[in-house]
Amino acid sequence: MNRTKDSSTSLRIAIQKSGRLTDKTIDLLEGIGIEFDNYKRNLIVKTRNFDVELLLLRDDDIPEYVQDGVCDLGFVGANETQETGADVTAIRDLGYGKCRLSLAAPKNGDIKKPEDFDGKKVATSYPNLTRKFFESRGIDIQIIEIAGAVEIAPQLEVADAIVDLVSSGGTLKANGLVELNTILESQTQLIRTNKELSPGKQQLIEKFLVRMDGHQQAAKSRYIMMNAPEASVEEIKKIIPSMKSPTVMPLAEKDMVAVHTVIPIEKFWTVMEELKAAGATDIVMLPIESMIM
Ligand SMILES: Nc1ncnc2c1ncn2[C@@H]1O[C@H](COP(=O)(O)OP(=O)(O)OP(=O)(O)O)[C@@H](O)[C@H]1O
Ligand SMILES: O=P(O)(O)OC[C@H]1O[C@H](OP(=O)(O)OP(=O)(O)O)[C@H](O)[C@@H]1O
Ligand SMILES: [Mg+2]
Repeated sequence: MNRTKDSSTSLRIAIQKSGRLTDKTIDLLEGIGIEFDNYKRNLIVKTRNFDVELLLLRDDDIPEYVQDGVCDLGFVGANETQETGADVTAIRDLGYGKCRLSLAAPKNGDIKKPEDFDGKKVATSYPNLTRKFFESRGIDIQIIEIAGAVEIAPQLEVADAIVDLVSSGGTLKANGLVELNTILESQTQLIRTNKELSPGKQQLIEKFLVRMDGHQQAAKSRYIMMNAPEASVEEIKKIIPSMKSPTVMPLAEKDMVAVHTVIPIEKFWTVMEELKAAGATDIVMLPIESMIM
């Protein structure tokens, strides 16, 4: 591992300049209270209230910038990190930009499984992952490297099949292709450099992660409030899988209470019917900005 001492304290974070990851990454940074402007016009953006600057890059370049320590952190798809083979550590999976790198071939052709690729031309923007996949299976292919619109290569007879990113499968279908095998499942990750950082930067990363984790946890949780007869509270407590014991407050109406708690979003709809059956009324669900545990 190539380690150099780093004495600066300002964190530098790489994000995609313009593309599928940009809006969600900007929303995430703004959601953890980092303030900046003009990210559309500048390649380096200073933030106002956190010792961080943002570098706006093409997503393909992010893993290597982080590897080399030009940036300390980066927001990028696992597909790019794996393709470049960069020496970085993925420290968080962020749950957006979900897609997979897959083999696909013409619907009515004779390529149905990886072995059928032997001796064929395969168009892809992911030559390294593609080569590794086929080499490890002893299948001999010719890679045709294409930067974009890979799905049209078979129609143009530039290639027999492709390896490309798939999400809904709509692009494959529109081009008469069928998905065969998945090479890699991908999502956006926060990666960090493996170079040694100054104690100041290390502390900044920890502060940044506390905010990020609070934001991610909050995104998965909802604050719920309901009114209920006091006599139902024990039953309601059993139904609600809350992190801590719920807040129970008396209401103006005799023998009635308000119950407040936090629940995982996916539980809300399943417990709601049970809460109503237990006597809860006026159930309100609210989003949470952040949760620092
Ligand atoms: N269909 C998809 N659904 C979900 N995520 C996707 C999809 N396609 C790509 N991604 C993810 O989004 C990332 C960025 O995709 P985008 O199409 O913006 O890349 P790009 O055209 O290579 O951009 P750049 O100009 O920055 O190089 C991909 O590397 C991948 O991680
Ligand atoms: O399965 P789907 O939901 O149809 O998504 C797959 C498509 O999305 C990506 O391209 P993108 O739209 O980002 O365009 P690009 O290749 O020009 O970057 C990817 O390269 C596929 O072409
Ligand atoms: Mg790119």
